[in-house]
Amino acid sequence: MTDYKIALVGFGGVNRGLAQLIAERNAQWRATLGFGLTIVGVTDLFLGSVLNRAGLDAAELVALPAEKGALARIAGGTAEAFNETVIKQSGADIIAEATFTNPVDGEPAATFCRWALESGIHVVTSNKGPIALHGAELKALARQRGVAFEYEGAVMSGTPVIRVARQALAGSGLQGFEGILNGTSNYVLTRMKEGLSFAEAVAEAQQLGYAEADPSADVEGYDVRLKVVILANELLDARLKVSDVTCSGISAISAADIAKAEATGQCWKLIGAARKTSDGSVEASVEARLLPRTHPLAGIGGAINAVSFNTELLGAVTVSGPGAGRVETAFALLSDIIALHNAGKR
Ligand SMILES: NC(=O)c1ccc[n+]([C@@H]2O[C@H](COP(=O)([O-])OP(=O)(O)OC[C@H]3O[C@@H](n4cnc5c(N)ncnc54)[C@H](O)[C@@H]3O)[C@@H](O)[C@H]2O)c1
Ligand SMILES: N[C@@H](CCO)C(=O)O
Repeated sequence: MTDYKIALVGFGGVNRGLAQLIAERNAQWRATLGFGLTIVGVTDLFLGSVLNRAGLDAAELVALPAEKGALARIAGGTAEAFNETVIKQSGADIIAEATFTNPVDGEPAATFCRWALESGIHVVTSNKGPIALHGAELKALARQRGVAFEYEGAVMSGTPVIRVARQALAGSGLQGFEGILNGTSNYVLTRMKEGLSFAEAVAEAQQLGYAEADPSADVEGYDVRLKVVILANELLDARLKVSDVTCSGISAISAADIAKAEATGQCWKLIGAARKTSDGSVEASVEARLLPRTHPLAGIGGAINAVSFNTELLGAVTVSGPGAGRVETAFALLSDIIALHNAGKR
């Protein structure tokens, strides 16, 4: 039986969700997945940090209030976030990195990933910044150190997309994709159709744990732009930079625009897309599009996401499921750990 020691970097919605799953399901995972998880460190800019190589009580961590310095209440804890110490000295086999996504330079999360990989520690992350902005470097570092760098939750949360497309669609002749890749903006458009104002709908999405720390990343398309870069580079062999993707969001769409679309049998959706062109390059965009109600993506409501892959052998293959959420994204981290565990078995 394998028992992985795991340290949680960032203890907001997603990593708290993972701690909750560990508290509730570790015994079941030991029986069904062949491994268990022991939390040996937690660090968070707001909450502080704690490290215990013998293992921390996951339920006690989950019960902590979201108050400044709260980790000081755990035996051995402190109100300061000793990120580097927790990453390098907790004895962790795996770092679960879930700090905020920085769409400009991916930092400091990219540095957290680098510290772990350089130390021979596996990294699982739901953070889009390090992958979209430093993916090639971090993947090479992981290969060089013989450890895993997994990031399924960076696109469509717990709904499997990256591994499915990379593995199950290999050889299908993938030419491009288009999708609804941001839960918050899709939730906002759905709720505005139901009568809420833009601000009310954004506030609800924040309350439900879907939105980024700065929700303008969701509604202005920046979050989708990172996801388009990740998918295009991963699946279409592109070398896109964030600045290569044209980008606009949904903030200019008014309640009147939504009502007018509705009256004409259409609906607004924020669409991220990329496709191979005839000269072999890849072009990509993020924009609000008016879709006919019969379009396959028109019926995707709330925080659900969907991506339709355009393949030569199968035509369109569409995957849909939760695109945001604390436990949903924590599940993505678990799926990354399952992947690295299974890879180690081969
Ligand atoms: N919530 C979702 O639905 C979802 C889905 C997919 C991906 N993600 C991504 O997962 C990550 C975590 O999301 P979340 O919802 O838990 O966010 P969150 O805002 O709830 O939590 C992030 C935590 O990171 C901490 N933090 C910020 N900077 C830090 C630093 N320098 N050092 C240590 N801690 C730091 C914050 O104090 C906060 O507690 C983000 O990158 C987000 O984009 C979230
Ligand atoms: N804020 C993001 C989280 C998932 O990446 C969304 O709403 O889709």
